[in-house]
Amino acid sequence: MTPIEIAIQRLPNGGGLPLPAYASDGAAGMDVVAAETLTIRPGTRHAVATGFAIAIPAGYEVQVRPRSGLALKHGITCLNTPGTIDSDYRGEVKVILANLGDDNFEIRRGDRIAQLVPAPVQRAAFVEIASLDETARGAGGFGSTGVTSEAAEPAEDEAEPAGVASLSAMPLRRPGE
Ligand SMILES: O=c1ccn([C@H]2C[C@H](O)[C@@H](COP(=O)(O)OP(=O)(O)OP(=O)(O)O)O2)c(=O)[nH]1
Repeated sequence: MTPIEIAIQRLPNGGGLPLPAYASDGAAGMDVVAAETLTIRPGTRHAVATGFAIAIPAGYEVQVRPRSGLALKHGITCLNTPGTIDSDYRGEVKVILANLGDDNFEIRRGDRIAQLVPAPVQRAAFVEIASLDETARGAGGFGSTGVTSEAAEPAEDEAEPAGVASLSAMPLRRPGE
């Protein structure tokens, strides 16, 4: 697939930093580095400077996504993931990092903090009508199809063989609970 071209302008605070780039031939995201040095305390967030601005072609956006290594090892995520860079935005791209971990997270200028994924944008126009067509789901949502009651237990012949664990029977806990 031919890559789209995105104009990029290095800002004064971005001097000497690498521009966003793919780390491998098959990488979906371009790694982006921090243009500032700071500490994000547990439970806090910061819009981290990147030192560049971009002009995305009309019909596209750029998504700002977290890096899985930072998420898993340190609880660092993009709070608004995926962040949306609009094609008409000309300000500095920022990465809104949140520290969901238990320790201070130190960011040094030049550290890779997130990844950028360009994507086509499908726009829509709402058409207001008095009532919507009916469906089997109707207004059911937010877990309405989950197994929560005895009535939803599988019949005898559908039950798992003895000794085989069922995921629905396992208490799922988050670490620390
Ligand atoms: O992670 C992000 C998200 C957004 N932006 C910039 C680019 C984007 O085009 C602009 C607005 O983002 P968004 O539309 O998500 O924010 P909003 O809260 O709706 O603000 P606005 O009223 O300015 O659109 O902020 C970033 O630099 N990083």
